[in-house]
Amino acid sequence: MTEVLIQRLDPDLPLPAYAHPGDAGADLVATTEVTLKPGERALVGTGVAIALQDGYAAFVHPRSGLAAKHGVTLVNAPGTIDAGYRGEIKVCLINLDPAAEVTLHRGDRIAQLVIQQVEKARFVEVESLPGSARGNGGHGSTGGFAGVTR
Ligand SMILES: O=c1ccn([C@H]2C[C@H](O)[C@@H](COP(=O)(O)OP(=O)(O)OP(=O)(O)O)O2)c(=O)[nH]1
Ligand SMILES: [Mg+2]
Repeated sequence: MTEVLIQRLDPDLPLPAYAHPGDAGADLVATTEVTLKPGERALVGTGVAIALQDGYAAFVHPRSGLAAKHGVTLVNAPGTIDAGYRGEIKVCLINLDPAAEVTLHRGDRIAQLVIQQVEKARFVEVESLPGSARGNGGHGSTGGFAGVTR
């Protein structure tokens, strides 16, 4: 377990919390009420700012319950919180439901924060890359999409 310095920007709202001991994501709450029409998006505050150690990043992930029940997800999933970022963590919500608008209230859990160690790369330019079993195959090269027959 790593310690993360956190600043509460909205004293009446809870800090991010893990719902269960084994959870990867700590739930983030909304600072404001927001109503999203179908297809609409909004940037919503969470009332917290963090300072991660170098070598770490935090990722803002959608909540599967909001996605499955209401079609609400994140435009930029997962959002990347850089170790050097000291501003409020914000969540770019979008309503992908084709028909129903949705209202999220202040204090509702709208996303979850996953803290991870990350590698920095030193990019080494080469004329050609070493071979591999996959080679250039991608974007469905292995076939077999469920329900699709051609
Ligand atoms: O879901 C997100 C994604 C990002 N951020 C904050 C933290 C992050 O460190 C900063 C920049 O994010 P990113 O690099 O993804 O955005 P950008 O469009 O490249 O902006 P910038 O030019 O500021 O890097 O914005 C959030 O609060 N929520
Ligand atoms: Mg950036």
